[in-house]
Formats: sequence, C-alpha cells, structure tokens
Amino acid sequence: MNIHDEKILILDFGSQYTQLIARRIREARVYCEIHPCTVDFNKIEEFEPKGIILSGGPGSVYAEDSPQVDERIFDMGVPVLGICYGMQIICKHFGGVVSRSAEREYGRSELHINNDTDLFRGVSSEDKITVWMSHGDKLDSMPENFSVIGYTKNAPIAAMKHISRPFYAIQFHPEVVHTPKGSEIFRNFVVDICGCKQIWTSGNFIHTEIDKIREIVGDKRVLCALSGGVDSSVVAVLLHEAIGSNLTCVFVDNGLLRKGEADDVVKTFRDSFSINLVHVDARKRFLNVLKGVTDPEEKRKKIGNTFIEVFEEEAVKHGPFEFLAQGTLYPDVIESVSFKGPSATIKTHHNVGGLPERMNFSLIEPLRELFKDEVRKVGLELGIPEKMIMRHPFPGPGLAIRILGEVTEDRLAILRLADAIAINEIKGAGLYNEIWQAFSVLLPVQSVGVMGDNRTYENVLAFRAVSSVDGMTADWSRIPYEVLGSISNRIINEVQGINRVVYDISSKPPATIEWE
Ligand SMILES: Nc1ncnc2c1ncn2[C@@H]1O[C@H](COP(=O)(O)OP(=O)(O)OP(=O)(O)O)[C@@H](O)[C@H]1O
Ligand SMILES: O=c1[nH]c(=O)c2[nH+]cn([C@@H]3O[C@H](COP(=O)(O)O)[C@@H](O)[C@H]3O)c2[nH]1
Ligand SMILES: NC(=O)CC[C@H](N)C(=O)O
Ligand SMILES: [Mg+2]
Repeated sequence: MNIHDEKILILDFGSQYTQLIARRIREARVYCEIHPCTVDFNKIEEFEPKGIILSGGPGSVYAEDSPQVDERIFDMGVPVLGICYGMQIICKHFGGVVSRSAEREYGRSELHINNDTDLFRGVSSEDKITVWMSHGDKLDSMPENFSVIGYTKNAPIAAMKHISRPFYAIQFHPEVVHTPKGSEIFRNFVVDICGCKQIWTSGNFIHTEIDKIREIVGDKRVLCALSGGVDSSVVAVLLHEAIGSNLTCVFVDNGLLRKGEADDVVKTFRDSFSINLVHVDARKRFLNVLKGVTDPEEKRKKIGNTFIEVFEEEAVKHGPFEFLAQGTLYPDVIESVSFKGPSATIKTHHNVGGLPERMNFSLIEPLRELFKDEVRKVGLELGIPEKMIMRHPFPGPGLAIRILGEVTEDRLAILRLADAIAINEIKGAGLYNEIWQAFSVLLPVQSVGVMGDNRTYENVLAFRAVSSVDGMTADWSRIPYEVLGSISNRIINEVQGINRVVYDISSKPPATIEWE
C-alpha cells in the first residue's frame, strides 16, 4: 500500500478557502494536493488523481482574462466537483449561462437537497441542510445533460449533477464550518464517488516517511535545528526513529525563551528520546547583539544572523553533516493563485533558512505535505508528550519581539514571569487548547498606579490571545472577563515592575499577531 496512491487534486482559482478544502479531504483520511488552476496538463496527468476539485475564486467566468481550466480534465475519466467559481466553470464548459446576479448571496442559506443523490446521501435525515454561500454570479441556464440536485430561495440551481458522467457542481462552500454537513459531502465525493481508500493516517504516514528517509540518507549524517516547538520536535523524533544516532540536534538557548523552556526542551529530548542533542548556551551573545536595538526589523535581522553564525560554528564542531532537516509545512509550500501581485514585506520571519546555501547542505523536509493539525497527530503518535505537541507556536526571535523597545535582562525577567502567570491562568480555565496562541507583551510605556497607598510609576503589560487556523488571519479570543480579571490581578500582585494590564482586541488584519 502506498499512501500517495489514493489522491485528489484541488485546482485553485484563488479562493480564500482553498486550504480548507484540502483540510476537509485530509480529515476524510484521503491525501490531496492543491495546485494553481494554471498548472500544466502534463503535471495533472502525472499526478494521477482519482478525482478533481475546482475551487472557488474571485473571478467571473464571463469576464475577460478570468482564470480557466484545461478542458482536458473532463476527459480523464475521473470525477470532478466544482465549488462556487468551480461550478460556474463547469456550467460554462458544458454550455450553460452564468451572469451577474441582481442580488449577492452571502452567508447562511437553506439548501433543499435531493437525498438520493450520491453526493448528498446520508448527509441529512431531512431534505434540507444549512449551507454557506458567497457569490455574486449565478447560473442563468443549466448546461445540457445536467440535473438540479439542490436549490435555495435565491439560487434555483445551487447544486447540479451530470446525468451520466461523474461531474458535480455546487454553489455553496462545503469547506467552511458554517456548512455543518460539509465534511460528509466531501467524504461522499472522495470515498464513494472517486473510490479513494481512506489510508491517509498518521501511522501510515510515519511508516512511509521513515522508509523514505532511510533511503535518502543512508548512513550519512543529519543536522536538525531544534527549538522544542511543535514542528522541529516532530521532525527530530521522526528522523531519530529513522536514522538513530546519525541525527544530531542543535538547540540554541538564545536567552529569549520562556520560563523554564530551555531545561524542559533539553530534558525531554535527552531523557525521553535519547536523541543526540547539542545544547548551546548563547544567551550572552544574543543579548550583546541586541544591546541598544529598538527597531523591530533590526532586532529580527540581528537575531536571524546570529542564529546562522551559531549554527555554522556548531555544524563545523560536530560535523561533517550532509543534510539539514527543516520543519517546513504544507502551507509554506502551496503555490496558490494570487491575483494581487507581489506582496509587501510585513516582517522578516526568522528561521535558519540562510543555512542551506551558506553551508551547502541538502535539505530534508519530512513535514512538507502536512498541515499543522496533522503534524500534531504525527507527534502524538510518535510519543512526544502532549504538553509539547499542543504548545502554542512560538516565534524564533522569541521574547525579543514581545519586549517593545530595548531588550534587557531585567525586562526579560519581568516578561517571563508575567507570561508564565497568564498562561497558567489560561490553562487553569481549560482554554489553552482552544486558543491558537496566547502571550504577553511588555510595552515601553509606564503608567501611574497606587499600591498600598503609595504611588507607583511602572510598566504596562499587554495580554494577547487569538484564534486562527494558520496564523495568516486571526481574531482576538473572547476570553471570559473572570479569566482576564484573574490574569490581571495575579500579574499586578506577583510581578514587580508591572502595575497595569491591558487586553489586545485587534484582529489580523489589520493588526498582526505579534506586536513587532
Ligand atoms: N532556539 C532555537 N534553537 C534551534 N533552532 C531553532 C530555535 N528557534 C527556532 N529554531 C529553528 O527555526 C525553525 C522555525 O521556527 P518555528 O517557530 O517556525 O518552528 P518550531 O519552533 O519548530 O514550531 P512552532 O511553530 O510550533 O513554534 C524551527 O523549526 C527550528 O528549526
Ligand atoms: O518562526 C517564526 N519566526 C518569526 O520570526 C515569527 N514572527 C512571527 N511568527 C509567528 O507567525 C505567526 C504570525 O505572526 P504575525 O501575525 O505576527 O506575522 C504567529 O504565530 C507568530 O508567533 C514567527 N514565527
Ligand atoms: N466564492 C466564489 O467562488 C465566487 C465566484 C464568483 N466570483 C461569484 O461571485 O459568483
Ligand atoms: Mg517556534
């Protein structure tokens, strides 16, 4: 059995939700990949999909220059499902008419369905389901040889199916949570209609990946930069399973880590996994480099460069290494359709990305097909403690970008303690796993307070908690007031140097998750 034999191809027409389509299909334990709608037809054939999904998108099929599909996909003998823009493409291809609708339909809608259709079978005991719509174009006339399998008040053709060939099209978005039965619809499509076996599981992934790593690496040596975060931890343990002592991990204590973090990481990886781990104490070095630096981009660049210098030195000391392992995930790899042109640099994300070129390493990226939730499942299956796997993401530049203004030992100590208290309260309230990321930020602002009848003039701390799927967009978490209250109370009482706590209620965009 090859876990990549049973796969679905998603052609992206620029929808904001294309990644969600992929996630829903993976949840049905079927492998899928996203490719731009402009991908070469040869590549589509080589991919050998068992089914194809056409995503939504901002274009209009009747407009000039609107994105098209290579029509040969309809002759490959595999089922095709069009969603929103994808539906409109199918409509046009088979001779129907799409035009601008007088009313945009955006939001929740009741879809009346034909329960006997294979696409909707078993989805609901009634003959209607709640779906989520987002379109301004509509099907005016149906293409020949199609029949309606679902309609809403505003859209008489909200779902249709070819009468003899496996082509399906739906106007609504089954991939968003607001279509509660969406997962069942995808399951019906990929399993029943396309005939995919549900073999995409973390266990199968691990076996396949271990074989692959052994084949590629042989008896050569691999270097892995280990932060103790989710991605690099999973990479390290997976590689260790595959090649044992030919793996060396380098963990850099840059002095910008959270309370107890360095000890935790070293202990877990040395004791529980007996992984070769080099623990570099570079605290002084990073703090020296950051002396007097207040500009956010300058901080990030200095930290990034220092990381690379440290890794170069360690690689020489403990080398030679032929390979460098990295925790690249699927969202970093997807080359989606962008109608917006080149984007501006918002912030320079630190990673050890400069290393491969400087050191002439070959790269190993065992997680490049996975989403974060899949990485977490693999990590748990590999026996990494849940406490590490469920950890919120933590940026490479660490607390340095959460101390606005200059980074000093004193300010690090204040932030570390406050952050530990806040996270402790969040965990105590049972909210930690629901929240994508929660953390504290020390502001370069002092405010007046009164403590024990005395005037204080001390630091302000901002607490931030967000919900997100991939960190690209985020909303601030609606944390109960009582929990916010106890966070504030404890921090002001227990942390010397803070006399005021504020809660950040900005979403991303227009704010970003981190403050710098
Ligand atoms: N203190 C560190 N020591 C060694 N490597 C590090 C350190 N901080 C970051 N890195 C490297 O930079 C990479 C990018 O960091 P990033 O935070 O994106 O991933 P992560 O820490 O593995 O996972 P998470 O997103 O859960 O924090 C890490 O995978 C790791 O290889
Ligand atoms: O490895 C990292 N190196 C970085 O330099 C970095 N900067 C931000 N982040 C994390 O990325 C997500 C999005 O953050 P922003 O909205 O602040 O850009 C959030 O999860 C941030 O914590 C980083 N991760
Ligand atoms: N979400 C979509 O795919 C929208 C498709 C098309 N632009 C419409 O408005 O109907
Ligand atoms: Mg990290």
